Amino acid sequence: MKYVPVLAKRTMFTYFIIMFLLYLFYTINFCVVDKQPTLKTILKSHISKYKSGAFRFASFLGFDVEDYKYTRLSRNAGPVRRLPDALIIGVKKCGTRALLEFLRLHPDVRAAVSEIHFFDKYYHKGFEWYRERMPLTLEGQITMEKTPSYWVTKSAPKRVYAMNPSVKLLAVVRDPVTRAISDYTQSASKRPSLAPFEQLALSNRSGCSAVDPTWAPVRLGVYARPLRRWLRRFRRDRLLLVNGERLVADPAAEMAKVQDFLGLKRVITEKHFYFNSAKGFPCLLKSESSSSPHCLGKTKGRNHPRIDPAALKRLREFYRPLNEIFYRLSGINFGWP
Ligand SMILES: Nc1ncnc2c1ncn2[C@@H]1O[C@H](COP(=O)(O)OS(=O)(=O)O)[C@@H](OP(=O)(O)O)[C@H]1O
Repeated sequence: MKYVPVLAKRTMFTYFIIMFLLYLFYTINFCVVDKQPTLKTILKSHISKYKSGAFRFASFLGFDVEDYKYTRLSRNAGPVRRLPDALIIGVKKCGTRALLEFLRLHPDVRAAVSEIHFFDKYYHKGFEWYRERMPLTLEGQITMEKTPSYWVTKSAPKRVYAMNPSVKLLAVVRDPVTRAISDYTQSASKRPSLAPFEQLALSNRSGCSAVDPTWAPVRLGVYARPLRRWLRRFRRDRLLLVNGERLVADPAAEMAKVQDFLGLKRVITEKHFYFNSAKGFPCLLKSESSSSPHCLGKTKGRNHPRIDPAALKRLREFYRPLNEIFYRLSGINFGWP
């Protein structure tokens, strides 16, 4: 409406504002006189109805209202705490911390710093308790949390589903033999008197040593069982299985898959990583909190003890058929030896 003279535009807009104020006065009067208990609600709905009308009318007269609307919007949409949109549910010692730290580089991802353990330990505290532990996010940002024990918590799939049936799930998996050694190394670092790995992983039954499937570090590597449980609740396309070996060998490529899965723009690329030969792992050129190169802490990427090759062979034989079941169920051949 560029042909409406500026003066006429102003007058018409002023009339409109006066009429709007009269209407507002009438509404307040009506509510107060009739002692309506819903004064706030009525006002709110009327104001928002006429606010959008006012915007349309002002732009019809040629006023540029978009800037004003945007400023109002960004001022209104302050950061809030939300329940997670995506969860890293496991698997313990497969690279879950690395995945979360890498994801933190993305401007559209905000994640809880520590493991919350809501769906395994603190479910009785309720969703409000959980929400309060989440980081502040802006509209459009993804809220995330990682607790690897969710993977093996029997009640977790049902509970997560109750929170949000369309939540996105991520699970990092790696060769179960390396995973077991990593798990053992962590326990041994806390208890130096712990028996050797071979002794704990293999039990001597009727004179010959066999893998002890009940020992937690061995049991946790049987991935098919928990996967079946999660797939009973969630569609396969709701769960991304991140390749733990690829996350070390080619973090950028693995992170591209993760970003696609989460519906994020591919912001995290090879430019973010460098290989730290002293640590033997990829590190970040800058992290969310610092602009200098940064590796994961000392508890990630520990030196593993040397394991007797005969014990390794037994473990590989033990896992081979179980891995096949996992490959079939997941639809991915991870090619573990
Ligand atoms: N970039 C990078 N830096 C360091 N470590 C890395 C990295 N990527 C994957 N990993 C592997 O992550 C293993 C630890 O796994 P998690 O983070 O899932 O452990 S935990 O369950 O949270 O305790 C850890 O296991 P260990 O090598 O036994 O320490 C690593 O092998």
